[in-house]
Formats: sequence, structure tokens, C-alpha cells
Amino acid sequence: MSLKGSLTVASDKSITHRAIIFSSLSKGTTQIYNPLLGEDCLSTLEIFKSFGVKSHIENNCLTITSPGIDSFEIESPVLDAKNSGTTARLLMGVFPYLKKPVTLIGDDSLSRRPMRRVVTPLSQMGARIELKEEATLPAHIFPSHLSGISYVLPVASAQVKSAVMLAGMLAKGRTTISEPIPTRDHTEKMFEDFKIHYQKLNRVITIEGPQMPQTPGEVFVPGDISSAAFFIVAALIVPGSEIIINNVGINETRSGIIDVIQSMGGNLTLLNPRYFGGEPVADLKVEYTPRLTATVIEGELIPRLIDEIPILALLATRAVGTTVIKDAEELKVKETNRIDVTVQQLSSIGAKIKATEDGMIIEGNPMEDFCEAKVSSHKDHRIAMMLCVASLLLEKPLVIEDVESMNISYPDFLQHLQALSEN
Ligand SMILES: O=C(O)C1=C[C@@H](OP(=O)(O)O)[C@@H](O)[C@H](O)C1
Ligand SMILES: C=C(OP(=O)(O)O)C(=O)O
Repeated sequence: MSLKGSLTVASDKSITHRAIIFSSLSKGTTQIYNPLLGEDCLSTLEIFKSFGVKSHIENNCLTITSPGIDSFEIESPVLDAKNSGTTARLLMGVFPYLKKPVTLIGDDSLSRRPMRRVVTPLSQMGARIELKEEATLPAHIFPSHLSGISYVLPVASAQVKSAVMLAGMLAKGRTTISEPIPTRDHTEKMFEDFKIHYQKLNRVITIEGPQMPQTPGEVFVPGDISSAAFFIVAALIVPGSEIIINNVGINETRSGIIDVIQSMGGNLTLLNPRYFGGEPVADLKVEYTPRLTATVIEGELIPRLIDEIPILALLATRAVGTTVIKDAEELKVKETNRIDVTVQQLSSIGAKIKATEDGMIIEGNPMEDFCEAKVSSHKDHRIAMMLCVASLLLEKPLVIEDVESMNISYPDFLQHLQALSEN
């Protein structure tokens, strides 16, 4: 069954988290238009609501009214980031500034993910944060006076960069952060929107603190390229498909998937490029491509498409030749070990895919049929949606265990897929 028609995918998760954080830290009212109301962003919102921030959702607009960070009331000291790494890591940069100690917890998956990467720079700034021995949540975070530091990011992580940027904004003195490999720059853009002065020169960010964010009144969130990725790949591999995805963010730090698809010979065209709320966007036209060619995905490309690797692995199974994905060891510390889970799930339906230390190797063949199998998302939203797209290539749909994990980033995914299939 081919996919036809146009759609607007889920709004950007990374930008919505940051819009909620900055709106909550600044005094006054901010209207966030087109927010993502997926479970992860709601985890961020719930934490700020527990501090006395008020919110209201109407007509695709989230209105946040905050007394400002200096007037937060800490009613409950236990704060739950649930499944969201972005919530946990970015907010660790803010919590040492609070007037009372708090404990940050998460669900089973988040409680396995590494937190030392944020605690190390924050401790150097003077934060007192106690983690479990394994360097994971729960984290006990005590009120601390922070001072600026110079820090070179040892991992290419926008979450670590953003935690240090937020702490640097609230700290006394100069913070410099060097980023050897560029990562998504939505926090930098939000700094500009909320009037935080900083400099970025040759991958080095400098902030003079303390500074308090000031609301611009309105923030606009574009469509999420990481969510669009599932429909892009679906249209490329399901015969007869032709779709248009409206208003997708194509920020250079996120658009690695576009480069990869172009290098594979995929029929993907960017229409009407423009700006939407300070972020570059375009409408993406995608058509079925019978002959895709294998590629290599590595190096500086990896952070520009890190969350798209499970769905790109599926795409590679339909391309002619051997696709190699390397330098992607960060995938092992996402909601699941996404190298192992992607390889297990795609192998079980007949794909020729092998895990390596830092990625995977995929022998693609557009002619080979997938077979029925018992598959599971392992409670990872990106794996759930990747398996839904794989299912389009089978006669009988796959039964996917824990498919509802897609509510983390894309609650309307199945309705959107259904609507395109009916056209
Ligand atoms: O900053 C962000 O919004 C994100 C950064 C990335 O994580 P890392 O910083 O751990 O690479 C990404 O995988 C995650 O989905 C969202
Ligand atoms: C890794 C992800 O998110 P987070 O780190 O915020 O849990 C993701 O959305 O794929």
C-alpha cells in the first residue's frame, strides 16, 4: 500500500523542551506555538509546574506563566524526568541554582543512562551533585554557588553542552565551552530568543554570567526532522509513494539525514526553504526510489542524525550494496542500546545486518522480502516507529510489542501513517 498526500509531522522535541525550560526560567508569560505535547516534553513541563509555573494549552499554543527562577517554590523535592534524557541532563544545569536540595529520578531506562558526563563539568563549576555509584540517577542536587569554567566537551552531546550553557548563564563569571564536533544548536538559538548574551566563534561558546532569560513573548516550534525521518524513509521504500511533509526543521546541525538520502540517490526535494521562529524549515517532497545505493555514515555526520540511525538502518536494508555506520557508539546509551536493538529487530525479520563496536554493517537488497517475526520496541519510541515502517513491506502487518512507546516523541504517529495510506 503506497503512501500519498501531505502531512505535518510532530513538532520538534528538542526545541519544545528548550522553549518550556527558558519560558519557565524567565518571569512573565510566554506563548509557545505548535509545541510537541509528547510524554518527554510533558515531563519537563510537570517539573516546572511543581515549582509554581502555570501552564495552559489551547489551539495548539502552550502558554507558560512563571514567577521567574528566583521565586520558584520547591513543593516536592523529588523530580521525575521519566524517560527523558534531555529533561534530566538540561535541568541538572539549572537545579544547583535552586534554594532547596532536590532529587532527580527517572524510569528504568533513564536510570541506566550515564549522568557523569554532566556532573563532571557542573562539579567543576562548584555544584554539589551526588549520583549513585554507577554514575546514574537518582541524583541528589544541593544548592550551590556556581562559577564559570573553561570546558572542552569530551563527548559530542548537545545535552551536555546545554547543561553547561544553562549553568554558565546562572553562574558568576565567564564560562567557555569548546565543542570539537558540532551538535544541535537549539540552546544557542534559544539564548538569542531569550536575550542571553553569548559569543560563538570557531566552535567555542563564551557566556558571561549571571544573566537571567527574558521572555520574547512568543516562540514558534517547527516540525521535527527526527519524526519526519520515519515518513521520509517510508515514502522512499514503499512502491508508488509520493508525499509532502510540511514545515520541517532543516537546521544544519540536524539535517544529516538529508545529506545521506541525497548520497544514496533518494528522491527527496526541499521546497520553499524559509525561516520559522528563527529556525530554517522547508517542505519536503519524497518519492519512492526503486534504486537506492549503499553509503557510509561516519564522523561529524553522526551527531547531525544520531536519533535517525535506527530508521536509516532500515533504509540501508533496501539499498544496493553494503552500508557502513561507524563512530556511533553514543547509540549504546540512548533509551535502549540502539545498535543491539536495531540489529536484533531487523535481523529477526530477515535483514542482513551486523552490529559492530561503534555502529553496524548492512547488506542491502531491495528485492529481498522481509518475513514475519515477533518484534519489540523494547520501550524505545524510535525503534517502535522504525518497526511500524518496516511492517509496511510485509504482506501481514508486524505485531510490535510496546508500540505505545512512540508517545514519547510522536503521539499521533499511527493516525498520520493511516491517513497517508488511505489516500
Ligand atoms: O539536546 C537534545 O535535545 C538532544 C540531544 C541528543 O542527545 P545527546 O546530547 O546525548 O547526544 C539526542 O539524541 C536527543 O534525542 C536530544
Ligand atoms: C535519545 C532521545 O531522547 P532523550 O535523550 O531526550 O531521552 C531520543 O529522542 O531519541
